[in-house]
Amino acid sequence: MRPPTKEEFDQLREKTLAARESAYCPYSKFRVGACLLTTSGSFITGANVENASYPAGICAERTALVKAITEGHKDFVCIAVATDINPAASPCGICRQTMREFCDVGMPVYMFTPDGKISGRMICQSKQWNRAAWHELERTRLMGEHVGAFA
Ligand SMILES: O=c1ccn([C@H]2C[C@H](O)[C@@H](CO)O2)c(=O)[nH]1
Ligand SMILES: [Zn+2]
Repeated sequence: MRPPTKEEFDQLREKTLAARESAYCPYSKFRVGACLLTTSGSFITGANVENASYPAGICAERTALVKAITEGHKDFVCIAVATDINPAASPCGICRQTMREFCDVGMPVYMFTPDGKISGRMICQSKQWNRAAWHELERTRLMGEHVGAFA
């Protein structure tokens, strides 16, 4: 596992924020964009796609993950999510569970505010969501550890 480079991180932020534009969210009017970075350097974006039957909708994070998995990607550096609100939203339980299926326990989950600041980071620590110890870790103040000087 490796952290994103500065260049990757800058691109991740740009693509995550831009991915919100692909959201189909006529019911909630809550746009969400996500972007996965693979270890080979591919960026895979996702957005939420809703349905009149609400549970049939899918979140941005899972859209990105499902795209990645079905395109053959297996190894991921990080995932990021952005909405139009500040502080940023954090991934729901189903998305966390899906991340846990396909991503390393320590993989960073970045949450960007609309102006591109990191609002938080979460790391999954348990295989099963119902027993998970997910920590919404340090807020902006302590974000330096993983993304270094370029956060
Ligand atoms: O982290 C999140 C939180 C919410 N949503 C979507 C689900 C639904 O379409 C809308 C409102 O919850 O936002 C995401 O895609 N990701
Ligand atoms: Zn979700």
